[in-house]
Amino acid sequence: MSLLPARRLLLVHAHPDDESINNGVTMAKYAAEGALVTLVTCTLGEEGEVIPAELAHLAPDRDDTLGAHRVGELAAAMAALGVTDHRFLGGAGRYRDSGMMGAPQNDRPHAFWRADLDEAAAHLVAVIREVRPQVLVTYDPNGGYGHPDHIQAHRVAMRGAELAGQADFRPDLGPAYAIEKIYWNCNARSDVEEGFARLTAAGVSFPGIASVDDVPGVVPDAEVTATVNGGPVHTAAKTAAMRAHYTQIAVDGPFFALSNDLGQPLFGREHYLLVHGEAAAGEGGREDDLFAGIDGTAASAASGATGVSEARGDKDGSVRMEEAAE
Ligand SMILES: CC(=O)N[C@H]1[C@@H](O[C@@H]2[C@H](O)[C@H](O)[C@@H](O)[C@H](O)[C@H]2O)O[C@H](CO)[C@@H](O)[C@@H]1O
Ligand SMILES: [Zn+2]
Repeated sequence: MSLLPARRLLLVHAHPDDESINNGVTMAKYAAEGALVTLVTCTLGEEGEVIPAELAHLAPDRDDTLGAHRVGELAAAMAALGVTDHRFLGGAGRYRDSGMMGAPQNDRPHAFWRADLDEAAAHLVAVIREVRPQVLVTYDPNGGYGHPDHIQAHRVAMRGAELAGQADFRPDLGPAYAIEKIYWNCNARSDVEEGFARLTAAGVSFPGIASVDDVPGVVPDAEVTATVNGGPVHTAAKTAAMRAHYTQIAVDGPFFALSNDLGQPLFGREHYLLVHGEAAAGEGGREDDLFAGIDGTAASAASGATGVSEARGDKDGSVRMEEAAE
């Protein structure tokens, strides 16, 4: 029998660094509030470029030890965000970073881009049925910017959520469980444009400046369902987490650059599109809490599922999982 916190958030990402770039504020906020924040990362980022010259030997075409190194970067980022539950899909190294779209690495046997979707999704079903998240966050169908591992992470996350709710799918992986709300990462156009205006005015030290079109998942403001505002504390945690990924990200105050040396704004507000579940927007027309509208004391079970655990909300809202009588 295990005790689960009342609020449980699951995030599915492709590489170490994506979680901090896209959701650092969100993860830090909910972890600080006592929610269970579970991150599943699908690869070790083995095919990344290396920013610090003194670490160039880690590269895939040299020592090929960047993946192992990035495991350590990710652990440091989790510490900065206060997140304690982090897993690699199918175990560390099960799926390898596929490289950018069209790269020869896409075709490697263990490349995540070539993974069997239902096999990969089954690894996620096990996590979903264990932690029973009310909220799932992942990329949009284009993976934000078309990276094959991001696209595949989206597909695995959505398929895993679907299969986890099917009682006749792999009952050995635990009782069926239906996630109440699913969000895709996005960026509100006005925030992005304002961020680049700040960056241009600040005259930061990066060799170049990215453009709005380089930012993943930019949508018109009106399409945004939810905005999580980190404030100075959680924005600082996100900044520290991004700094922890130092082979991939160079941070300069409220700005950063990837290995392409193009400066871009570091956002203290993170935006989401709700694609499954009911929005519970405030008067401003947007949610400011991803758990808005969710009963924090009841874990939802898939309708018609057999062997579904009964969730009993204790007075503090925590959930005690007990197997229902057959
Ligand atoms: C943020 C992200 O998804 N990074 C990926 C990406 O890295 C980019 C890639 O190396 C590209 O060639 C560079 O120009 C760009 O600056 C990098 O951010 O792809 C890598 C390889 O699949 C991946 O390891 C990295 O996490
Ligand atoms: Zn990535």
